[in-house]
Amino acid sequence: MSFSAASSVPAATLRIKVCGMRQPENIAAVGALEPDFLGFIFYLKSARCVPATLTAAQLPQLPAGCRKVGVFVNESTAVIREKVAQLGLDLVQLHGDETPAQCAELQAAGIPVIKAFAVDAVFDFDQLRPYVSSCTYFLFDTKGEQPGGNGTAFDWRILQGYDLSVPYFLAGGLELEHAAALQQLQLPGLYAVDLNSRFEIQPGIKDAARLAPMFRQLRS
Ligand SMILES: O=C(O)c1ccccc1NCC(=O)[C@H](O)[C@H](O)COP(=O)(O)O
Repeated sequence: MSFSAASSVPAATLRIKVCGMRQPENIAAVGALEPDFLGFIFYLKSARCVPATLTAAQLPQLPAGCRKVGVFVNESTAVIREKVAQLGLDLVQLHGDETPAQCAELQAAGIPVIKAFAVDAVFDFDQLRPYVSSCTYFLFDTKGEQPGGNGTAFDWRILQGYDLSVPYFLAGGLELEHAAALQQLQLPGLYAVDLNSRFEIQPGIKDAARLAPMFRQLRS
């Protein structure tokens, strides 16, 4: 699929998140590229799920400014808070049917929330309105069989009509061949891009050599 650019936020400000990290040496290799966010998945059905034994002490030193995001699917606030404390997570990303009330509860506890939404051709942005006051960011991912990590892109043109105040991450099957289009992309509210399965050696292990040219191009 190819995409063309539209209007507004300068692409040079695009932040980069790499999601689905689970192994300390690999985290260090990707960290060396200075991502803005690294994602850690706490969803048992994902092949990228963080091992239960991983502790904060095992995590390598990350560059200043790189924030750790915990990814959850329909998890209780208590469990999310426990994982945030255990691994020193900076934000959480919610990929299930979490309510605005749960997002507000987490934000009130000092945990910034990225609420993810699965987008298809008939996605209705009005459903986001109740979340506006309780989320720091939104994340738009491709609707698929899994709650995330489906590896397919959606038609970004649907975002041209986005008119809410919450900045968002663009996700879903992003890969090196999208770099030029992403770098030019100007969409209202676009804050960051999210890279995952298209940059993997195996689920949960990223290919830093393939991520490097993506970072270079996005930041050029
Ligand atoms: O990646 C997963 O396995 C996953 C499973 C369940 C919930 C969320 C998950 N990933 C969250 C992400 O932020 C991914 O980067 C996003 O879904 C895009 O993934 P991909 O389509 O593979 O680029």
